[in-house]
Amino acid sequence: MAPTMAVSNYDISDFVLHKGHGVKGLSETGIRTLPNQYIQPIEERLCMTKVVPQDSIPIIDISNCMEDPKVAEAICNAAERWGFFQIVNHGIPIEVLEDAKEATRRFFGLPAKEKNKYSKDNSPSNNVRYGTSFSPQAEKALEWKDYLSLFYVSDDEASALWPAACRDGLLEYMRKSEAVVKQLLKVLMEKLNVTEIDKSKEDLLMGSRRININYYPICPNPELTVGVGRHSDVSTLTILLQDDIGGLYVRDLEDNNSWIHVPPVKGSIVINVGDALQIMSNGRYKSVEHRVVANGSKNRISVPIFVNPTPNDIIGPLPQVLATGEKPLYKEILYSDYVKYFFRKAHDGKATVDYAKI
Ligand SMILES: COc1cc(/C=C/C(=O)SCCNC(=O)CCNC(=O)[C@H](O)C(C)(C)COP(=O)(O)OP(=O)(O)OC[C@H]2O[C@@H](n3cnc4c(N)ncnc43)[C@H](O)[C@@H]2OP(=O)(O)O)ccc1O
Ligand SMILES: O=C(O)CCC(=O)C(=O)O
Ligand SMILES: [Fe+2]
Repeated sequence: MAPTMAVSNYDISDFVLHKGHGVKGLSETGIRTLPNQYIQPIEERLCMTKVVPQDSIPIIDISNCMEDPKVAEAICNAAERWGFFQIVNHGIPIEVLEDAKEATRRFFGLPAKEKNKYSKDNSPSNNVRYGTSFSPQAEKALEWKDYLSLFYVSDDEASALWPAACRDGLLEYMRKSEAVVKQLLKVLMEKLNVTEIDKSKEDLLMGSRRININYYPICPNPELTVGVGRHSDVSTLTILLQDDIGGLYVRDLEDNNSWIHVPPVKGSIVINVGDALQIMSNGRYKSVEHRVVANGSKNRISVPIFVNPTPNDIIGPLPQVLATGEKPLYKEILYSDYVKYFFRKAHDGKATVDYAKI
């Protein structure tokens, strides 16, 4: 049954959450009024008077990032000042980016019954999960977003478990982004006096990867809800591909009350520092709050790759950072405990990183 304005809240939850239609299915019924479950408290909606249109996160041409110290400097400065930047001339072919977006549209274009085979209750593996909002059990108000989250273990596991509709395009995007991730981490680590990235350091920085695909359908009352609420990522670095719609906003660290739009730039990739890197750098690189608004006239997709420590790593400020006598700001913590803490609550700004503070 397709929900109408007359159906109860229970029916909407059943349709969206349990039957797997997601907010995409709800949007496609032509629903004209936002259901109550999606109405966010006023303080969680983005008020456009808080957006500074003349400001922008840096756009960095990284074609010479290993040779030109000015490029390395720009990357490190952006990670300290903004926690976010966009990269161009990164070497990932444009067709690979287009194929990843096409793969995303193909998956969300499947019938609800097919997508629901990957829901938390039905998925053959914890590593493959289709869902909606962020953490519906814990949230007072739901978010206007559907997602598929894929934890990468191996190509063989992906072949066996990831949905065929999107698997190949997403795997290729992951493969092609690996060299970029390594370059960025090398540059960021050198500034922290970490000059050698051996196998155990590489695992600590990028030993696990998760690729999410996000779908934000047209929303009947976009000003009353959010696509994604205020949060910082729990990753080391996030590599985000967005389409040409826009809607991602980043908190301005120098004016805590202001938000800055991340405009779509053709062929570019958005990079942001995650909590794990903020903790390892003892607060030098910033994992900055960001959020996505809902859109009243266009569907939007995005494809973040979360580059993480391995779940069984202990993360804490790196010894090279503390060698100068700097006081540690964060305790040592098992990374999977950190991530579980993040997933078990609603989006709540920077509260996850506060959990690791001394
Ligand atoms: C979805 O919308 C989002 C997502 C994000 C994500 C931002 C990131 O930075 S993701 C990068 C996270 N890092 C990793 O995945 C690498 C480390 N991984 C691990 O430590 C583990 O794989 C694990 C994530 C802790 C899961 O371990 P497992 O033993 O399988 O534990 P579970 O009991 O299954 O899960 C624990 C808890 O988390 C919930 N959960 C698990 N996976 C997801 C997921 N992909 N999406 C949402 N929630 C997930 C799970 O339901 C469990 O909670 P319960 O309450 O059900 O017990 C940013 C913004 C977004 O809007
Ligand atoms: O869709 C976007 O632009 C950002 C999504 C996001 O912040 C996330 O998935 O962690
Ligand atoms: Fe995020």
